[in-house]
Amino acid sequence: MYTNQQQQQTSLLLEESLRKTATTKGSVELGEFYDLAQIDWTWPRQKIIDEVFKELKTMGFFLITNVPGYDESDLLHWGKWFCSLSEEEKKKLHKRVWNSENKNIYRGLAPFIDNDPSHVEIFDMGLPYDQVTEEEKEYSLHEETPWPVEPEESKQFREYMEGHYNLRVSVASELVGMIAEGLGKPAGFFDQWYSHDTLITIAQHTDSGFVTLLSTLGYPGLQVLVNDEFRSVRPVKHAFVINIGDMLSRITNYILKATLHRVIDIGDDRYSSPFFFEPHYAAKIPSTIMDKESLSVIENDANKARDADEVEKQYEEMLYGDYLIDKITGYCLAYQGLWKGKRSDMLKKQLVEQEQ
Ligand SMILES: O=C(O)CCC(=O)C(=O)O
Ligand SMILES: [Fe+2]
Repeated sequence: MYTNQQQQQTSLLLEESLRKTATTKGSVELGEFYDLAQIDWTWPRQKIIDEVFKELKTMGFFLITNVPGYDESDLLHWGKWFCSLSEEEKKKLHKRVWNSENKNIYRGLAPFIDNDPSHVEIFDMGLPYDQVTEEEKEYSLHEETPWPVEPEESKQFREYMEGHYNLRVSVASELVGMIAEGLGKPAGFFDQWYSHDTLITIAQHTDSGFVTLLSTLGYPGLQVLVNDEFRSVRPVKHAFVINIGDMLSRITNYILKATLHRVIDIGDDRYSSPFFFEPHYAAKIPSTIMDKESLSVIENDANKARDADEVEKQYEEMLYGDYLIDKITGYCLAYQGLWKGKRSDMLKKQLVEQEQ
């Protein structure tokens, strides 16, 4: 029995900038305006997808209009507020390359630089730091955004920027889902690369062995891969959830499926109890058990099966325990020292028995 409490979250490498490009030599001729296509965010989803694809295949730029909660004038207000901070305040926010007293390398303020080809002042903020996992705090691309503290309104500035950042995250996530769908993939196709609301408590895997009998004790959270998409399994009380492991799949030439699954954080402690029905250590498992007879019994699927010869070449006969240890070792290299001796003992014993 175990309970999943730990959270394995990957933190997004997002960035939002506030920029001010200062004028240098006065006005230039803008020429005739080009009108980008406008896609209204309140349109029906399918219409948005169709229009997004039309534009992405031709122009490659388009506008999204009517995003609920987006008011440009607030962003401009806070942009101007920020850029008019005193030089003294700004220096506290400079990236380290501009102010050696500061720790921040990647987030914070890049000031105007004389004679630089770009004439721009940039304030970069990252994912609010409390959303970055402890593990990922080690990565150099994650660091705390330095925020102004002194002047009045600093707190509101930060609140506004963090709220606005979340708005952009939600629009961008929705858009990426639509792009996936338009490409004929499930809407959640990119979720694993982006999503920070799906917290994984047991990472995706196939089970190792033969047959698993799982009790989910009425809790949701188990997700299985259906058509490239992880789908939540409806919990059914007093039922065992059954799936098979890699080994049974392999010796049936993959006609029987060992399906990827995972457990997501349900926002509360979760109890479950898997039971792995494994053969004994010294069971000799052949590369395949699919002879002509077995194939003909399930012949509807036989043509989908991998060629038995190929499987024969790929895998050797194995002791079940050795196989399992190999698989566990893949998860946890620390086991290596522990099993080497045992494994060769078992093999030796088997060989001696065979020769007798
Ligand atoms: O806790 C669950 O519902 C599933 C656990 C699982 O997949 C496993 O331990 O192999
Ligand atoms: Fe599992």
